[in-house]
Amino acid sequence: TGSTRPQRILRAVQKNSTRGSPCSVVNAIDDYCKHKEWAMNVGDEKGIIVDDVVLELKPITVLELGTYCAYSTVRIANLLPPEAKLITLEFNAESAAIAREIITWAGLEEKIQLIIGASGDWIPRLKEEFGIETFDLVFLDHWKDRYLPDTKLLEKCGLLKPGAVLLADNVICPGTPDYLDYVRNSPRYKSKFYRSHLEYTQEEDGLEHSVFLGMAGRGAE
Ligand SMILES: O=C(NC/C=C/[C@H]1O[C@@H](Sc2ccncc2)[C@H](O)[C@@H]1O)c1cc([N+](=O)[O-])cc(O)c1O
Ligand SMILES: [Mg+2]
Repeated sequence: TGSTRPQRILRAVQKNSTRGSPCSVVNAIDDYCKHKEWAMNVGDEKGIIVDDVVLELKPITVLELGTYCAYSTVRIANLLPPEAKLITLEFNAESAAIAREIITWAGLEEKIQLIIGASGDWIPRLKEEFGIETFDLVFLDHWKDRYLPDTKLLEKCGLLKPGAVLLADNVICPGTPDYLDYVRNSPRYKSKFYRSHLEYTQEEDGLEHSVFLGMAGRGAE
């Protein structure tokens, strides 16, 4: 019974990064996935776009859908203001266990709440169970066919306020056509596309940045 890819990523982090240094954790994962074994982290190229969005928005409450090995979790949490919190939802218990180790290694466990479960089950419970009012930023990077239903669920649960940003990975590859169609054509969103490449490859990909304007879709006339 060999190791899993997440286990090999954790080993690379422990071998090639410094405890308590989120930047070195991010670099260690990028190096491993660039030179040893591809993995579905948002990666260094798209990661710079994520960084810019976070630094510009200065979000206080962040939701991440799809933790995997916590690459983007660590990358985002590292840039948040001191009082900010990030909640990340992960369905797979094995990935979540590795993610927890990487979050702790990076020294970010105070900023990050990792929940094991499905976004569809947990989104309706976040207000009640975690005292969340609304999210300033949502990073979508989980199952691509869940982007649209989970966005509608966030709206329905009143978890988005006007000005909230949805940042979605992989809108080209693997692609999220129904989600793109929705955020680009709904009066509830002002959407723009950041062209980039699939992590660690030359394939076309990009991030969709969508600002929630409010349910009536009045927002900025
Ligand atoms: O499939 C991709 N991502 C799906 C990610 C899924 C992650 O989120 C949960 S699912 C879940 C479900 C519900 N709630 C929370 C988590 C899985 O256990 C996994 O850890 C993907 C694929 C490629 N690619 O090139 O093939 C590139 C990428 O950047 C990708 O993100
Ligand atoms: Mg992705």
